[in-house]
Amino acid sequence: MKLKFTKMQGLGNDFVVLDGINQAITLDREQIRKLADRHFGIGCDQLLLVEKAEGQADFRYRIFNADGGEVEQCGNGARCFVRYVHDHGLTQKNEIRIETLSGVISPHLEVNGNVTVNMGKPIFEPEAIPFIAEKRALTYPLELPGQPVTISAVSMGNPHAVRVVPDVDNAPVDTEGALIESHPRFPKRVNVGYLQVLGRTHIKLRVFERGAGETLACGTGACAAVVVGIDLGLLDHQVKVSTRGGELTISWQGNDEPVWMTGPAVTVFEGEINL
Ligand SMILES: N[C@@H](CCC[C@H](N)C(=O)O)C(=O)O
Repeated sequence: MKLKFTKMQGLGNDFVVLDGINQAITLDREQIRKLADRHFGIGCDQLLLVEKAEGQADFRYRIFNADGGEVEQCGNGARCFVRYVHDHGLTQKNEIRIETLSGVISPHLEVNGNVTVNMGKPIFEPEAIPFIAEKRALTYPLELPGQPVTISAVSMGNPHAVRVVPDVDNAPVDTEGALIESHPRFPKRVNVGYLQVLGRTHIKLRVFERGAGETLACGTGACAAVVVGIDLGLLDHQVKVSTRGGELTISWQGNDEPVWMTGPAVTVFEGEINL
């Protein structure tokens, strides 16, 4: 099978984007892993599939982690998605509605090339983060080999555990992040964010992503971290998030309001690959 693809990135969180409207695509887990492999494939953190919507939305957006698992949401990918469908002539609209496994989100392409996305409201319900019975992102203990840690949990459609740390550059993102990602209390596994508060409107963030390991940035991770920071009374309603790959702006007015994310989306190259 020959596949046309586009390599994109949002703050260094990188994607292989495939047009599933103009080419027939059926990929199994192994094929996705191969495409995502940085040595034997194209290389990416996530593979994004553009499809026709089944409902009223403009498109359907499917997301696969580098390990081949399909997931509910991807924030940096949502910005790349709108850039992709626009640049490839699949729509003329600057604002589109896209179906994801966790509902409809609406990205908006700005005149300066940045993209703003209404990411929907954060979810604190126990169904989203199964072991948490309360509706707030308060702090919970989690048993890990060696020592318990405290986490706050929130879903942005996909599950996130957030740790507030004093020095994110020296946080054990790879080691502890991997243990929390596959902790038995998260049966669907979890993305793990390490948040350092630099001020009421500025945080530094690193994320160990479920199914991909540490990435240079995670859009839903940034939303989750800011929601947790606001909920814990540490942050104002609009926050600059510095990641290893660059900066995002996240805002949330609280309660049932949606979370807004603004940041860049960039095409790196296009190509064709034999699978
Ligand atoms: N990089 C993404 C999140 C991708 C999915 C995540 N790894 C998961 O498993 O939920 C983002 O920018 O949000």
